[in-house]
Amino acid sequence: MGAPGALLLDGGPNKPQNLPFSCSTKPSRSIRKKFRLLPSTWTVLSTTLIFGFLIVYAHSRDYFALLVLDSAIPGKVRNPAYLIQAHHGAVASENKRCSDIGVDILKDGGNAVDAAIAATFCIGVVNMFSSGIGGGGFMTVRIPPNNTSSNSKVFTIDFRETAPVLSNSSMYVSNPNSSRYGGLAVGVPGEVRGLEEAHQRWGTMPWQSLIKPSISLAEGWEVDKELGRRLPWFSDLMLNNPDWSSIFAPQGRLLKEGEIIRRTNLSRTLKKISEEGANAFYTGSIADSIVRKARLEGGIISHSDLEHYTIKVDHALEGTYRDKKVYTSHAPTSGPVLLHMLNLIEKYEMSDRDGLNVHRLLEVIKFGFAARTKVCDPRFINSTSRIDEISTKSYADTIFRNITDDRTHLPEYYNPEFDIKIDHGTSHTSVVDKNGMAVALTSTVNQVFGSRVLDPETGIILNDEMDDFSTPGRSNGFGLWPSPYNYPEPGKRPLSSTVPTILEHADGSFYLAVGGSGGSKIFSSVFQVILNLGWGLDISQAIEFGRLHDQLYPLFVEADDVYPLDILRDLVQRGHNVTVADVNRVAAVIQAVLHDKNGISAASDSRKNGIAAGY
Ligand SMILES: N[C@@H](CCC(=O)N[C@@H](CS)C(=O)NCC(=O)O)C(=O)O
Repeated sequence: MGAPGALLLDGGPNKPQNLPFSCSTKPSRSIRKKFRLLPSTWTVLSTTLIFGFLIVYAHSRDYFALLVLDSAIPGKVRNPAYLIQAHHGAVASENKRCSDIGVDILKDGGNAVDAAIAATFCIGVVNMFSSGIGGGGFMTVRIPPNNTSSNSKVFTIDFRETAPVLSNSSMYVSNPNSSRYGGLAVGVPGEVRGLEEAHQRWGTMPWQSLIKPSISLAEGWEVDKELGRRLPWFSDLMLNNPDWSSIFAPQGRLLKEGEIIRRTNLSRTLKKISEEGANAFYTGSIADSIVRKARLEGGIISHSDLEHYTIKVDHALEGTYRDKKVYTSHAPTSGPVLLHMLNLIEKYEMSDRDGLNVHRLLEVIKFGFAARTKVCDPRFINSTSRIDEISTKSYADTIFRNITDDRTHLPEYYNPEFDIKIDHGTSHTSVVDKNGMAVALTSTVNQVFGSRVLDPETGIILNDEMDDFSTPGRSNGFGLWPSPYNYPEPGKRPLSSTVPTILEHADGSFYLAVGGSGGSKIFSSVFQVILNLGWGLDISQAIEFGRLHDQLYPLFVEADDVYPLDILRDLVQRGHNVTVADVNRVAAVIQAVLHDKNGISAASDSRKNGIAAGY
């Protein structure tokens, strides 16, 4: 084995730096508390640290310390997780109300696309910190075969926000925060056009009926657990900015779980969109209001940007993983990277979750992050061959030779193309209907509560997707280092970590629709959920299991504090610096529906208090 790394249970010096408040990984309070109660453990630790450091330093210049920790991670109180089993169809969204709305649509005779659209509008109302009509996203849609002798067809819709025409590559250099907060952070929203396109192509229920439940909800509903948990994190914004306080603190204090919240202006906006279609968003009074507000807050978005916004429909990016067919989203998402990681990991048998196999999993994730630095909006490069090769088996063959079983390496080893950058409010919904039509749909306003600009007239929260572009010389809100291919240009779409993905069984029948939120942790988490299924977990267990993440920079593996400690120790022996963090911090959140010999099952991640639904 190589030189050992470090295992830190409270974040310590490896604690994630430079990540935004909204998505930073905070050490678990319960773990720190335990340390305070155990001074003798500290003494042992510090002695071990000092001796370990001296011994290890003598043997290696790559890594700093071996910190062996023999105390067990304290028992963790988790949010309840639910495995939903269904006969006909299921919807896994990050809020029970929206999963239920989706299932009601299925019961009323709507298909998976109808249900996904209705659930997505709903998420935009109740989980407005994650996504909404002021943002954008990507979806993957499986159209089942008409008969047993034909194959399914799987499509993607790219409704990602685009850079306004007045954008340029150095627009954030002098004021880096302006890519995250305020009007300049706002990309041209794509959600309404994307949902309308999906509806026009494949929907069966009237457009109005899909939005109606959200119109009513926006008139007043009870604050859910997750919104109640998050509001205090933004108390400054919610209490001191009238655009926000009128909704979230109408009596001069923050609303609490169970209290009634109203978004009456948004309800009116949704009603107009339901009556007039997407054009009502991109032209006319709603567009006027968006442009006015974004500009008032320092933005550059114009009427013409909104009017000329277009979505992109394509056949899904295809691959295979063991005996499964995989369909995922194209660049600028991280779909090609997910396929690359699956191509690499299938080269190992991976029969058990042991130290060696989990080390391999992490090495594959690190090569995945290196590949991600090569991805950008393909329409803005002369040749797409650099991106096209990432998802191929032959590219995996080349990279595979470099994976070492005895140790991990420093970032340069993985050959990333950083200029120097690294990459959070997103929501994912997965749906399957009685015919095997399936949708994986990830929509986002980027950081939690987007750009923190709320247009009071329309009730729309505007995204800060422009922060998914790179800015020369600095990392982004997710700590992702800059890629030279990902600078803003007029009409360009920023690189995304989202991977709305559908898998089929070897016989071509539907197996899994999966995706998630969590910035740079999205594709590494979807990857681990797929592997967990291979390790025999059901879909809820596969989502709930602790996760690992290593994005090359910062230099450590971030592990959920429920991850088996013996495996973390083994990783340390292979040179990984492991930092353990609260499983319920704002990180990746996965939603999935699955069909196997036991029928349909669905699960929403307990990390965001989600609950799926089925019938
Ligand atoms: N815009 C990003 C994704 C943004 C994202 O995932 N945001 C985080 C906000 S920090 C998120 O939703 N995290 C999970 C959560 O809020 O629960 C992308 O396209 O890659």
